[in-house]
Amino acid sequence: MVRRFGRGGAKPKPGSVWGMYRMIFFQVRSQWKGMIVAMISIVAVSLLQFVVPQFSQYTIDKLIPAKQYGDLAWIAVCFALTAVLLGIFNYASSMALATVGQQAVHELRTRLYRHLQSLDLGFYDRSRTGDLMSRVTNDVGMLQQLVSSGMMTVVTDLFTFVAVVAYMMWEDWELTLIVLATFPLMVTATRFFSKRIRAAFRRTQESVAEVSNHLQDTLSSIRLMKISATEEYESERFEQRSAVNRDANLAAVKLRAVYEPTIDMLTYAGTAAVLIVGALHTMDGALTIGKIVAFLAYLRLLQNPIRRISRTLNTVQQSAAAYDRIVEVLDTRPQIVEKEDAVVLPELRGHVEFRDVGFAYQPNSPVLRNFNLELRPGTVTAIVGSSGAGKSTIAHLISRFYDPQSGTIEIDGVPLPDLNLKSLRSRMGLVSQDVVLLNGTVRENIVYGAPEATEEMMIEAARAAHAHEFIVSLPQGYDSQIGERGVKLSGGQKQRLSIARALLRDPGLLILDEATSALDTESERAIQAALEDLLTGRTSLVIAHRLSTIRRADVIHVLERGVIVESGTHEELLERQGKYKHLYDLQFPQSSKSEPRSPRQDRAIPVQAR
Ligand SMILES: Nc1ncnc2c1ncn2[C@@H]1O[C@H](COP(=O)(O)OP(=O)(O)OP(=O)(O)O)[C@@H](O)[C@H]1O
Repeated sequence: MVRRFGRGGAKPKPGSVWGMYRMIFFQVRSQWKGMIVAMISIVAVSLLQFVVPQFSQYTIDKLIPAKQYGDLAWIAVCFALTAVLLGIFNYASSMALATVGQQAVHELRTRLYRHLQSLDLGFYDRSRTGDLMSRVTNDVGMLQQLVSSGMMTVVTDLFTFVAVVAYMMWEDWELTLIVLATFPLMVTATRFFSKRIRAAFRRTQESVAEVSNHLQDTLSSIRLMKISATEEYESERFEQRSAVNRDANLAAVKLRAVYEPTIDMLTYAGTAAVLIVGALHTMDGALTIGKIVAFLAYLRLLQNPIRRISRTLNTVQQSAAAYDRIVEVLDTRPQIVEKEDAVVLPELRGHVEFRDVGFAYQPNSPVLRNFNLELRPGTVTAIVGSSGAGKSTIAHLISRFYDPQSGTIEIDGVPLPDLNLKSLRSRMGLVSQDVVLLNGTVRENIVYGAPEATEEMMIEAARAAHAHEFIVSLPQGYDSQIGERGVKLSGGQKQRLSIARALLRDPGLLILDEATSALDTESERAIQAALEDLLTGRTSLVIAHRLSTIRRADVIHVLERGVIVESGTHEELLERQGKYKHLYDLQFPQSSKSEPRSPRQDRAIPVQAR
């Protein structure tokens, strides 16, 4: 079973900062050359930083007492050389780490998107689009910020820290131990705060997702907001979500504001200890003045990483929270999985059989029970029934958007779970009432999913869908932009584009799901004619379609609460005086004695009981 995801789901397994680093570096193991450059540069930077206090020590202890004026010029040259080398190696390590890190983020984002594409509709039913978008954009962006700043400093600082401690131990282990005594306190404070800071940042990221969910829901249905006069209500709801985000951020900042001064206090305590104990050792003659000056410089080298780590810690913690949310998606396994040896259909005849199928979206709310249905190749099967009877569910199951809990569904004699999904879906056509057009040109929309189609094939499909005429009258013809930023098409025009898209794929099995309800008069005839072309000689399932198409269906099934209660041709069902006749009389009271004739009548009242 797939783990529950999103709000109300199981708590995510806590990730870790190391887990995050591991994932980033695992992601970039192929870029080992860049990693080697980065490592060499980091080692070089640390060694050079070492050398600088040695110059001070040498000058104070050797040159000043001996008054060696001439050697001061050499010290200046050494300083300048060290500064230039430091610049070069710092540049090399920054660039190498950033390149490797950015590549890791790029690969992670792509992997996340690919994974999202592989997840089934059940997952999307449980998730919110805004939340998923925020994971792919904000959370991945957070990791990007880490690799472009924090990650580099943390790696360099850790290395410097280890190297400096080793040197100081060698020089004066007693003094070093005093300095190190403050570090367990720093580590304890860091551990104490980091857990809380991370939880706080997770809350801020969740609240960002809530804000983006709200934006997505409301901006994409702005017409509904306006017609319902709920602008003020929605603005208030937005304000509440934004306030939750503000408070979550403030809580995180408050923790950080306590943490940073705590670390500062501990570093001052370390400096004071070195100064006092160092002064005592110098007064006793155990240390030279030059050494104590060098020691204080090394201490700064030691404390700087600790302070910087504490500062970058918030980026690290924020990224770790983002990493948790990313891992949560990556750990979700798709329910609809393809077998290794799945059968690839050379072509689809479209023989569909449901045998004793039981299906529920939610436990204990069955939609289909012991459901049996056969679609014979080359025939048109219609399904009518009241709203919520389960008609669209049948289409979902044939497309294997969901798997039934019991019974089997076979296509051309092969059980659905044994079929290669791509070979099934690429040979199926689905035209539904909610036409989905993508941002792009008319051409791109028609050939979507059939990239090998030629220009001639595309125009032929558009002609057959009775769409060619209106397309060529658009400002840029087939190159006109449609979608959010393009020309606005009428409902009927969109419908004909989707029929052209289906025709171009020449599907072996076609599902029309309420494909022509609610159309404008102008497109009525064109659509009807296009559909007839589409249905001819093809295995088709027509759901709650308008009467004229239904009348020609080879068999009509009446579905009631997931069970077929009547089957037959239009005439047979009318004669039977049963449920179909009842629906028919309800919707065509004026035609109860005679058949409807005019297309206008057909258009005005669809067969489906609303
Ligand atoms: N993704 C889903 N998650 C949970 N329940 C669902 C989902 N989709 C549909 N249902 C429920 O399953 C039942 C059947 O829905 P279905 O969409 O198949 O009905 P329908 O006959 O096509 O209805 P309509 O004609 O109104 O589209 C309904 O009770 C509906 O609430």
